[in-house]
Amino acid sequence: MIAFNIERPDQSTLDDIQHKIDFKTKPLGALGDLEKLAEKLCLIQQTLEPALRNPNIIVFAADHGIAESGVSKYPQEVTYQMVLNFVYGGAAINVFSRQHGIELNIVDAGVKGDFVDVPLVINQKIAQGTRNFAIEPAMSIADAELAIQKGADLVNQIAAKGCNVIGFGEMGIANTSSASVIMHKITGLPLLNCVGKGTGLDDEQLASKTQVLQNALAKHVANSPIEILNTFGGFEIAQMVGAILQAAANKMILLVDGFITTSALLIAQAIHPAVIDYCIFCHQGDENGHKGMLEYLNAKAILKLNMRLGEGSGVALAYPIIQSAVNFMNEMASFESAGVSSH
Ligand SMILES: Cc1cc2ncn([C@H]3O[C@H](COP(=O)(O)O)[C@@H](O)[C@H]3O)c2cc1C
Ligand SMILES: O=C(O)c1cccnc1
Repeated sequence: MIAFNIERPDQSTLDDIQHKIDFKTKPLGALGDLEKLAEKLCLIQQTLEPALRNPNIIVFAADHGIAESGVSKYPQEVTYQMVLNFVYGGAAINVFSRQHGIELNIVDAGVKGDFVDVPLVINQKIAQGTRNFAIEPAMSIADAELAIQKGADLVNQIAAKGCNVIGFGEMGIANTSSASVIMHKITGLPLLNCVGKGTGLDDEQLASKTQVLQNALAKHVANSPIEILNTFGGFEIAQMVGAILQAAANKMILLVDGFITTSALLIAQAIHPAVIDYCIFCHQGDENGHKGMLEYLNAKAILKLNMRLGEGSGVALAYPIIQSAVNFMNEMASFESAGVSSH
């Protein structure tokens, strides 16, 4: 397993940050959660003048053997088709990232089928989808570690181009099943609190999905974060774990999306708890379980739009609000410089 050197941001600048926020020309605390956000951005960057440079989103895509067990409303081929949609610019995440000037990177982390002559797909394929974890571990530990390495390497390549704020999203039919089991294993919450309708199962299908996952859990012994990942994870989730760890090691601002991305973060923080100090939680989604994940992490999301999409959509939509937190820190007048008396 590659080693990541992740340090908690130095907290000694907190008083200066708070002072700058409090002396802005507004009633004390009047910018509410935006003030908390600005404080976190300043701590991550160890500055009173934060800046967002070359924002990027990586969408990691992969297929899942557990799809054979009928846990998704949609067929597995949709993963491949959606990757083509991403590179041709037609998906929801394309629309929202274009709107906010965010660069998109589409990664084949383990999609079933090859992208021949589609140069915009970044080829980081580990295998043609995972194995069905209802029967056997989804991947080997070696493949989980390789995936972590590939996710981390890509973040370093993007950082080398001047990016200091990076978000993660995913595409992979049946991946809410992996995310649910990961959540159950890491948080210890009952499986029923962790399983949801994903792309839109009805109640009967949800009961069947829950049974499949219950049986799969009974089949495997997996306790450490890496064992939970290799037994129940997906290649996109494993690459996100590496990407998250590397982004935190690089002291980048890390933008967290929905239920599946947060499951990767659950693994990453179980390995290195300090990653949380670099995370901005962008959206609380509608998938049963996401709220519980955020509560477990003591996190409050910027937006709650009842979406259940993934792809990094919550990241792209929250981005302008994060930019506003940066801009008020840098551009708003202060009582000190304006010569106006304060509170
Ligand atoms: C057309 C389409 C586009 C999507 N974009 C994201 N997802 C989302 O739905 C999938 C997870 O739900 P489940 O576990 O129920 O399969 C993932 O691919 C996720 O990114 C999509 C799903 C579909 C069908
Ligand atoms: O929150 C998510 O990421 C999500 C929820 C349902 C389906 N796909 C993704």
